[in-house]
Amino acid sequence: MPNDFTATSSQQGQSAQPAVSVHNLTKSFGDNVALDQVGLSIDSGEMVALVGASGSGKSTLLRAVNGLQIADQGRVEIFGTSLQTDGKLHSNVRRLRSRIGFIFQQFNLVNRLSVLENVLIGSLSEMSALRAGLRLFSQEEKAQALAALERVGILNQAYKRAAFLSGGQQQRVAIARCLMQGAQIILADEPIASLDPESARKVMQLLTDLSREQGLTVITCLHQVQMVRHYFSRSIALRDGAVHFDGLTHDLNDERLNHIYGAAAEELVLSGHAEAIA
Ligand SMILES: Nc1ncnc2c1ncn2[C@@H]1O[C@H](COP(=O)(O)OP(=O)(O)OP(=O)(O)O)[C@@H](O)[C@H]1O
Repeated sequence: MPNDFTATSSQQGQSAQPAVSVHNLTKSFGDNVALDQVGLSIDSGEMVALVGASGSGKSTLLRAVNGLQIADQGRVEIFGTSLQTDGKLHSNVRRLRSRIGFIFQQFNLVNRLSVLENVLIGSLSEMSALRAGLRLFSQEEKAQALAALERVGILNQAYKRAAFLSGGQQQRVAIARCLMQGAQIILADEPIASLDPESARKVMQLLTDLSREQGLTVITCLHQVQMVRHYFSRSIALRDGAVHFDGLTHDLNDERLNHIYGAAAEELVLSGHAEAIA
């Protein structure tokens, strides 16, 4: 299993292909165009913020990248292999998905299970249905899950029920589950929206460290512009489903933000956990 949590990207066998490339991706819900000919390429090990006003298509794009959302047209490739093309998932979608972890705003843990069991679930795609049903995990798998918990800094919580952890701790369990899965790409949809400023900072710092140490590719939807400016050198902004900006976050100045967010821009720049990173 590839779960040495200190491995470099080359040790993980990542290819020279972009981690994620999206070509001409279009998705409508009825008359509502959620994605409008989106194109982008994200290299292995890059950490990219996906920004834009509510309804601009960020979640739809993230979900399309791992095939949870099937687009109408266009193509998504993971490390150079097609995951979906023109409204059809490729037959290798499960294999490609195993390389992609997904983190949600509300953590998506199983509250009645222990923290350790929640992390072990990350290895389920490699287990038989019977073993999954009986929750029979090997000693090696348990050791890997404990190592993942140690890496995210909550080893001492391993045997608590997930429901008893704070929001920041729960989000770190979700990240540990991605590590257990052997994910090389993490898609994070508003991962800090439910957290207090200090927990938000710790989660963002953890994702940054993992990206640097292990060559993890991290694509994160965020509304907190201060956080975007602090943690991400590259930002991609969507407006009405189309890529409106793709470049250095440094160049995402207030004028551009005004254009991307409209009336909400000033509020976004001034708020959003600024106190935690000042
Ligand atoms: N399952 C769906 N059925 C119908 N419309 C949808 C569905 N999913 C998304 N949409 C619409 O597609 C557009 C893009 O939605 P999406 O959730 O991707 O935006 P977003 O940028 O992630 O917004 P937010 O920041 O509020 O999460 C919106 O107009 C939304 O209403």
